[in-house]
Amino acid sequence: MKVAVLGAAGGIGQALSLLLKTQLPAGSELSLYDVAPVVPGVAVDLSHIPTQVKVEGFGKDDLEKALTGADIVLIPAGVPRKPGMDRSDLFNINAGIVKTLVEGCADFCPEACISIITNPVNTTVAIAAETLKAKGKYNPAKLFGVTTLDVIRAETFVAEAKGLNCEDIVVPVIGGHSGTTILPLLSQVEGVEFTQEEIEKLTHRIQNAGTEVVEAKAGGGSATLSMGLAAARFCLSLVDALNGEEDVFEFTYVEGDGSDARFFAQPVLLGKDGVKEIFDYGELSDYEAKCKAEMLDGLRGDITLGEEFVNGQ
Ligand SMILES: NC(=O)c1ccc[n+]([C@@H]2O[C@H](COP(=O)([O-])OP(=O)(O)OC[C@H]3O[C@@H](n4cnc5c(N)ncnc54)[C@H](O)[C@@H]3O)[C@@H](O)[C@H]2O)c1
Ligand SMILES: O=C(O)C[C@H](O)C(=O)O
Repeated sequence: MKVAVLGAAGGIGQALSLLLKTQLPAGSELSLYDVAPVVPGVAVDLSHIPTQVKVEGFGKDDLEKALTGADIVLIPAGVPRKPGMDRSDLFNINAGIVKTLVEGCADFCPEACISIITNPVNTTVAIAAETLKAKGKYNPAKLFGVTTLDVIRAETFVAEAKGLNCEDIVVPVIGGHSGTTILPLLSQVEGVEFTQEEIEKLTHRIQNAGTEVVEAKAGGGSATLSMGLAAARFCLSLVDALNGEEDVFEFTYVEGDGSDARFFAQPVLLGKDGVKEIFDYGELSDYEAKCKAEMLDGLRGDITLGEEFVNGQ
């Protein structure tokens, strides 16, 4: 299994690469690409960790070498938020970065599963899809927006609020990855009862958790460590599924039947070829149904922005 991390020298890239160096199966290859000149150093640093995962670093002009033979590509390349910004404020810089890197994927590893971390995810996944389509290489079963951070936050916050072990909590999180488009389904958490006040407070905290980190870092970026963990968890699930393991589920932002929006985070069964099956997210409470109805136009607009970035208006 070859895993390529594009943006590997950044905050997420380094945390993610460390986790993958220690957790990928023996015999895997980890390919680190970044435009920052420190990337070969990050690769040398990681290569001193005693695991049977081979690490190589590639600079700006070596995207082809970084991607050739990749089975999984993880893309956290791009700028993070500062206090006062929305994720959509990153569009102007990050849209072009994602388009260029995904063009590289189409050219050098067209069969790879591509997982987009770069914000605004609601839009960058649409950019990736349209970029691949323009190259005749789009396979919806192999393109993912990584929303795992919303899931791990929801599990953490619910466990904290209820004094439970976070390892016992499963919280479905559907929709997109920004503000109110992040929709935790607290009505579906098994064995836990919430008051309406608790539901509204927890929902707001989960939706606002990225901003909580951005403000706490006070201009020093956004979530990198928790995101590194979330992306590693998603990548390791993909590795298991590609290797033939059964029953590998993740909530992730994929192109489904379009009943809510063209891309929507929902429960996905992963398999040898990427998405094996997309499941219905089940019945919503009245409050969740109202939240979903109120956010759908915004999510669809974010997606259209990405489509138009590639195809013109
Ligand atoms: N999906 C999520 O849940 C989630 C969570 C946290 C952050 N993010 C997003 O991830 C992105 C990265 O965040 P970060 O904190 O790691 O930022 P960072 O600034 O620490 O790192 C970004 C890295 O990308 C590199 N880069 C820039 N342009 C590139 C290009 N064309 N090719 C290759 N590499 C390039 C930079 O050199 C840098 O090393 C941001 O857009 C952020 O908003 C997403
Ligand atoms: O909030 C951000 O800008 C980064 C990321 O999307 C997050 O949820 O932490």
